[in-house]
Amino acid sequence: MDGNVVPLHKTPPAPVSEPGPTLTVVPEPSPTPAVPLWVRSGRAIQRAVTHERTREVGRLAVRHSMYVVGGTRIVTRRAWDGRTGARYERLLRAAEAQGNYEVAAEWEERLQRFREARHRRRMDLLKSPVDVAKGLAVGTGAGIGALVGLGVVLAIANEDVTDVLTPLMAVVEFIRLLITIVSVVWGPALRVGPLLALLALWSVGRHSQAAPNWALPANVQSGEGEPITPSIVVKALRDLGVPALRNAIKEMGDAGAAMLGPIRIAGCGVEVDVTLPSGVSTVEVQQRRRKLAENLTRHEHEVFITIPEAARTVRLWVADSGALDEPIGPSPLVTDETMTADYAKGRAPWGQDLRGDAAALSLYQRHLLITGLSNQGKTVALRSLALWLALDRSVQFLMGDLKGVGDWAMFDGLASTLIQGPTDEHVIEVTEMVEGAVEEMNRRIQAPPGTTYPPLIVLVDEAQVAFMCPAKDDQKRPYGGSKANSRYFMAVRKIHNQGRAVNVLMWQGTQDPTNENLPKLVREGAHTRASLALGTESQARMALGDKAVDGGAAPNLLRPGLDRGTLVVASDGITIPAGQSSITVRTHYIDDDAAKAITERAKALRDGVTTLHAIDRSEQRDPLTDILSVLGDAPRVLTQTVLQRLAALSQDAYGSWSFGDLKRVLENAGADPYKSDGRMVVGRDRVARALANRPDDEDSDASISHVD
Ligand SMILES: Nc1ncnc2c1ncn2[C@@H]1O[C@H](COP(=O)(O)OP(=O)(O)OP(=O)(O)O)[C@@H](O)[C@H]1O
Repeated sequence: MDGNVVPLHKTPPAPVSEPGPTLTVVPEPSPTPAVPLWVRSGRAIQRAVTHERTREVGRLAVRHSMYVVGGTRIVTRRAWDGRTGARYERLLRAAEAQGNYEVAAEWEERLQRFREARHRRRMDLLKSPVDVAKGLAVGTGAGIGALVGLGVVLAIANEDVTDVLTPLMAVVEFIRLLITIVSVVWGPALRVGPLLALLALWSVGRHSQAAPNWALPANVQSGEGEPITPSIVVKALRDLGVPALRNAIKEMGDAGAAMLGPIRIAGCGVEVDVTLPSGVSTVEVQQRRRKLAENLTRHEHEVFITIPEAARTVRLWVADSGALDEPIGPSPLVTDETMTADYAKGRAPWGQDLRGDAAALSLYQRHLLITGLSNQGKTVALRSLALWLALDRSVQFLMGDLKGVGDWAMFDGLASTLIQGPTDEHVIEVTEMVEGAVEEMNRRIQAPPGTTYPPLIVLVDEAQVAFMCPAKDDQKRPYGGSKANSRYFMAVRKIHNQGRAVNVLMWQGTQDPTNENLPKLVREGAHTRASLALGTESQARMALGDKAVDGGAAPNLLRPGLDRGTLVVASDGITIPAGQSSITVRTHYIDDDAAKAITERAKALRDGVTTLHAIDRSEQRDPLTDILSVLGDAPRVLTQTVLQRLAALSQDAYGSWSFGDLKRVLENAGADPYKSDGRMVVGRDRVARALANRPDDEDSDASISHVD
């Protein structure tokens, strides 16, 4: 049968055995081995010992015991100093460590005098017991005699012989009473005395905080905002990590403060000069600004280290805690509406230096460069100088703003040229503007000696855009870059080289300097260099120059964002304390509205300026001369042909001319076109005659120029 059965289904798959629930044998958790008692006790002890409260109690105990130890040390030292020449010797060593041999000689002399006086006192002491015994015998005898004398007088008066001894006995009674009192008080005094002495020592130690720093109360430990005292400065210097300085201060002991000049209030902080011991260089201190600031419980930006004139001396300026984060007041340009400016003799009120004194900058015959990271206040700082100078009506401005978001828009109607925008086309126009200034400069240089010229400020903000521009002109000369044929670069260089004396001045604002976007020669051509916060020291060197940075200028240590408007300035146009190479200025903030108000005042001082928003590229042409030249030798030429030849001569000037334009020029000159053989022609003789008869001053009036 099986053979006849045909299955209707494909061979069914072998039945898959249903997976049953898997059983895993979980081994009995092995009983955790019992932690031995000693480990548990150890942990409990560790917990108890490291508990905050235990530590606090420990700190308290150590602190107060150390106050007693420290107090004992201080009192002993004072007593020792008072009785020996130790003080003089210490000061002598301090002066020697400082290399101040004149002062050292003076201390040596005093020490000598002290020793002589002490010797005299000791010699006197050798002779004194005999004198004292003699004095005592004489004094006792005389005293008894006097008392007996008094008794005799008393006995006579009372007619009683026993009164002779009464005064003597009274004195004896008194002495006995004193002895009784002392014997009663002595016992308790012996017990309380040491306690009082301990208390006195503790109080001396506490007053001087003579305990390890970790044991001191938290507020004393952090010392946040602590006033700057000589001992704090000396301690900060000692712990600076300069071995020679540390050893010298140790050698000086308490006399370390001799290194310091007086601590003077200076603006929102204090200033102190430190004469370093020999073997320690000023650079070593300068390089450790952060550590010094932390030792003085300040932030790094709150301590400035500069090098004054005196040799081996650093000047520390330490801000009051947090004072630098307070804004400074508004600019006098905003508050004083009557203010005017004087380019040659005046100074632009820019802000305040760290001492809180007004910082004003002379702009006279100085090229200017302001750099900084983006959004730190570069444009505002540059603009406030331009705003002040605009209040001198003789000053002319050519302005290029290669960001073009309206930061300089208020100068429309005040600047002769104002180009605003970031594209290559704007760079091309700005370059041509600067080249125009070069031509003006050359014209001025060639003028007869003694000619005076109004100041011409050529201002380019975001100048890095120009240096980085890839565009080339039709002769393949690049606008950007710093090659010998780079147009913007070369124009700026020419003004840097020769513009100062004829009052053609280059002012540039640039961002985040690199060698590419701010070439070396351009950086170094500026007389006044200022920098806002920057990223690195090498950028600070680019911005301000090696000399300023080596002298302590550190815009790279300003805090981006927090120190907006704070500039480090290197210039001879601003008062810089003697010996310093730069000054830090916190500038006033003049916002757009205030800037508009100031430019309105500046415009009111002028007769009205028409601002060009693009560069006039057309050459100045004289149409009549051009017409004569295109006529050539022919006695007459068709007007149609004349128009074609003029357009070929200058597409810019004549490309759009119609017959009407040609006719008007010829009629005005008295050389009207006429018909010849039925067609309009221009006669050569007529044009030549009109030109010959033209008065000289008409030459320029007849010229044409195109303003886009
Ligand atoms: N003197 C100042 N005091 C306080 N804040 C300021 C000061 N100057 C500028 N600022 C602040 O910094 C911002 C940026 O200023 P500004 O436009 O001048 O920066 P910038 O450096 O030119 O920036 P960018 O290079 O990106 O154009 C301002 O909007 C303002 O808030």
